[in-house]
Amino acid sequence: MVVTIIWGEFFMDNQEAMKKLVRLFKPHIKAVVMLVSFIIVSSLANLLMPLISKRIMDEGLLKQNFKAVLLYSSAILFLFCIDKGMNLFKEMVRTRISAKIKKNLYQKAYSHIQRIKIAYFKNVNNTSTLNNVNQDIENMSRVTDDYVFFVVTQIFSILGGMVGLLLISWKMTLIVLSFIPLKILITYKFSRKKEQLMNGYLKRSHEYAHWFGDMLGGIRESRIFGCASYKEKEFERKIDNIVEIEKKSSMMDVFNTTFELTIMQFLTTALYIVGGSMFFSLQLTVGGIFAFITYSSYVTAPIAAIVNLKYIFSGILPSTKRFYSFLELEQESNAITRDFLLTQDFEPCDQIVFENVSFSYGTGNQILEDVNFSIKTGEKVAIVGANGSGKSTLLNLLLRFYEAKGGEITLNGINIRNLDIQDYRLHFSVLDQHFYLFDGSIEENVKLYTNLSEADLRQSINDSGLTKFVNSHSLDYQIGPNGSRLSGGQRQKLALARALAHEKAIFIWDEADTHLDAESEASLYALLESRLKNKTIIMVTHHLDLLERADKILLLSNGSVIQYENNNESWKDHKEYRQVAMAFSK
Ligand SMILES: Nc1ncnc2c1ncn2[C@@H]1O[C@H](COP(=O)(O)OP(=O)(O)OP(=O)(O)O)[C@@H](O)[C@H]1O
Repeated sequence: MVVTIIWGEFFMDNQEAMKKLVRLFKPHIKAVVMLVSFIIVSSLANLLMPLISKRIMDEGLLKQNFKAVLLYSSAILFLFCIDKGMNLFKEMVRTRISAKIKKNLYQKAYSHIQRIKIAYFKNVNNTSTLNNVNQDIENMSRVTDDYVFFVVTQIFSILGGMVGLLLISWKMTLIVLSFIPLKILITYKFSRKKEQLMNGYLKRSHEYAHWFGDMLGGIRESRIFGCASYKEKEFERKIDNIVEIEKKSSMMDVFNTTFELTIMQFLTTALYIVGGSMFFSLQLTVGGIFAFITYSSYVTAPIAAIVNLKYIFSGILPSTKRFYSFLELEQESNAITRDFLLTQDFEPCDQIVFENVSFSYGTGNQILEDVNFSIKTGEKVAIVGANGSGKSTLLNLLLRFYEAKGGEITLNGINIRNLDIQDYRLHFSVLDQHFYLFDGSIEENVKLYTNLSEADLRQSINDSGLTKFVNSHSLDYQIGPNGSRLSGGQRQKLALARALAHEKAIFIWDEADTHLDAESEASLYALLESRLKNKTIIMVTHHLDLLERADKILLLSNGSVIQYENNNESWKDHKEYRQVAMAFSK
């Protein structure tokens, strides 16, 4: 099932989530079998110990037989060594399974994030994405806890313990068994409450992480506009919500354990009283009573542990549901054909065609309606329109960050939906309005993992106007997160250098010149006549200098596009253009 981008809704019931958790072990079946074998051997060694202790007491100490004491205590030492050795091997295998499952979950999340539709990132910020993924994976990997494996193998302990109990006294065995329904009843009640609390906790912690990311993003604004104290109050409210729910959850754990221990203590007391009366009526030996009590713990403790699994899983299932609902969120659609070849010669042809294209974000207002235009190979096209008229949306449709809801977009005659999305995007060189620079050096940001030659690197830096800065600093200059150690103009030049270095047939500039000084602007415009002369350029701009260099003007007005060839200046008479562009040319 593919889920559209709505965050915070889980699309799975407990049963399905449980199946997903069990499937995590599928690639590790061999290791699990090995691990269970180690636990069984260790449990067997443990099972034999009380029987041998009984002999030390009854045949050794009470009969003053030192040889028996020596023999049986050595046997116990041997069993102890086996138990601890197996335990060591078991832990080695368990921690390996646990690490592999965790890594696999992180890889799944990472690869999904790489493909998820860009709309997701408009609704959920980075901090809460990281928080949710970490929290869910940590919770889910608790299925590999020692406790869970221990419980699975406890069936053997219960069976062995039951045999031991029945051999000693069937009457007392009935008392032990009466404990089971009581424990089930109490655990089911607590589990329901725990699951509710966990759901609440995940929701509040997601809200808190989202708020925290937002607060960090606006930390300067908080100080400038003096709202730090209001933010602090919001913080306190959010953190109180989380702490409150954590407190309740911890208390729930304490209640669950206390109830279990209390029932156990009642049971032990009953066993002592009944065992004592049986001893006085010579139906049981002293060693028999102690062995019985040990065996009863072999039955009651595992049963309690198995029943407690319900309680433990009530803390894991909500995260499992959220994680897999996240993995179901819609990804960018991909390849139907891979036979795309971009026109290599620059014969003018209709390279990009928008035909009756319509679009709205989600269920919101129509942003574009029946948009029609075409762009020829090598054309320089300017997109003009008022704020919010849909210029960036148009480019986002072309770059396939969103899909048109009506009509079609073709590139060299092929509907872009039918092209492999990675291959398709490699035909564009983009300088976005809201570009991002990676935390690293200038050189790393321009090269972006390609083996660009030194000469091409220098050329792009030169063409972007960044040479002076590089000469006074270096190519290794660390620019900080998103270029925080650069000025606005230097950031834009670096983004331009990156776009030039990754030179493709089609260039997209969305307000590429907003931070440039006059000299840099002039150099950028000169590129249109030199390096970029044969390239198709689609630029969102309001600068007259750039508009006048365009072969075609696309004027966005009320969701539609009016297309002007720039061989006369009729577009300048359009009311929309005058309102928008003239203001910039003043
Ligand atoms: N992710 C989104 N979800 C919902 N609405 C959006 C989203 N992005 C943009 N919009 C809306 O779509 C409309 C077009 O936005 P767009 O960014 O394409 O305009 P623009 O012409 O590039 O504006 P500007 O000149 O201000 O950059 C606006 O009304 C905006 O509020």
